[in-house]
Amino acid sequence: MAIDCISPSSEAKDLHLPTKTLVFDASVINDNIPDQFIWPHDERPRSDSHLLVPLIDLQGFLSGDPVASLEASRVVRDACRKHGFFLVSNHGVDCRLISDAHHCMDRFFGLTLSEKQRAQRKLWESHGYTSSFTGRFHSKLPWKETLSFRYSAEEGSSKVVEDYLVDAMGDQFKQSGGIYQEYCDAMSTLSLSIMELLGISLGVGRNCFRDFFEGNDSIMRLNYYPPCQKPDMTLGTGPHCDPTSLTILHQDQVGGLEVLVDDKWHLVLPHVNTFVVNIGDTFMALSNGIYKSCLHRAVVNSTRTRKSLAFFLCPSKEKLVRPPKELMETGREYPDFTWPMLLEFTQKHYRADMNTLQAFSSWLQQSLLNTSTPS
Ligand SMILES: C=C1C[C@]23C[C@@]1(O)CC[C@H]2[C@]1(C)CCC[C@@](C)(C(=O)O)[C@H]1[C@@H]3C(=O)O
Ligand SMILES: O=C(O)CCC(=O)C(=O)O
Ligand SMILES: [Fe+2]
Repeated sequence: MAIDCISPSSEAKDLHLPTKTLVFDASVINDNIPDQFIWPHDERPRSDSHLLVPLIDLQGFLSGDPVASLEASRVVRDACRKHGFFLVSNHGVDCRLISDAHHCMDRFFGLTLSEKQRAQRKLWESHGYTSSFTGRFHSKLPWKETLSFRYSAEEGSSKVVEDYLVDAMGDQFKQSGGIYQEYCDAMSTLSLSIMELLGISLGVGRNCFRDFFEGNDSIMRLNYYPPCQKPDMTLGTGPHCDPTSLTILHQDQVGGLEVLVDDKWHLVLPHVNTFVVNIGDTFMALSNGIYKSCLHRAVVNSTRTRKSLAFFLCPSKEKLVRPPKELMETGREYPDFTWPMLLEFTQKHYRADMNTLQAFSSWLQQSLLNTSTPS
């Protein structure tokens, strides 16, 4: 398929103007923050209040209690129809594993730049280390460093995470690799349970989406936000909807995640041993637009480093993203696609924002028209 036919938005143009010389070292550039990190006035942080994100205690659902399951699915349904964000507690993930995963982040991001660059992300790839995307975007740079890697729930892929970290960073990262492998396995298991809940809540049965994501090919991302001397002019992660299917985020106690609801930015307060779950664009398409993928961002602060661990659930490569027929009785919101098509769109043509799914759908439909019209 031709992918160079997108009519470029300002963000898409931005993708092709990298700043090669800028090096992100917060301890050095904090004294004189380069313009590329300063966000336009109307996009700067100014949070209005805290969002009362519904908290779902998963214990009853996970142990098969029908009354608790029905109640949980009602709360999920209301949250996902409105903004797509909810919190989960008693999720079955060992709190020791969560704190180990945070400690391993300190270990990785505490290395020197050249050591971290052993895992350097290549320009069009979605895994590896990057410091504020200085080689990918030329403006509105995020004040963060990230390390992303692929996770696969396919049989025979039980060590992809561990192998990736050891290959990139050497044997001293074997222990961290094992911890992130275990963490991703736990996230995959939790996301399949949440998929059951989403299926029940949409009236398509508990196995519909669970089966769809069984062999998921997902992305794990470690977000590291150093303190910033101008937190009111910069952003850790700019406003976007996740293009992926479901995000399970663990933020540390510093806080900084914000969600746009009713045209206002709301801080999502951190809770110990609780995950923030949100619907991404791919699930919004799978639910035929019934469940919302909502705009969010991460702000930074002037005193404390902030960390978050994001597991982005994605379908395996060959799966066609098409809603179950029960959800299409009154028509279709989005065309069929596969996850690699949307991923490529966000890596090569479009910087993920609040319009990614709409821009992608129009681009896909246009490409289909172009290929079906004889020249
Ligand atoms: C598929 C993806 C693209 C981004 C990472 C992710 O795995 C899910 C969310 C996307 C992102 C976080 C949205 C904000 C802009 C972005 C560039 C970032 O700040 O990290 C996005 C990621 C990306 O690498 O394109
Ligand atoms: O760090 C956070 O709280 C949010 C990060 C995020 O939205 C993302 O990585 O997609
Ligand atoms: Fe996100």
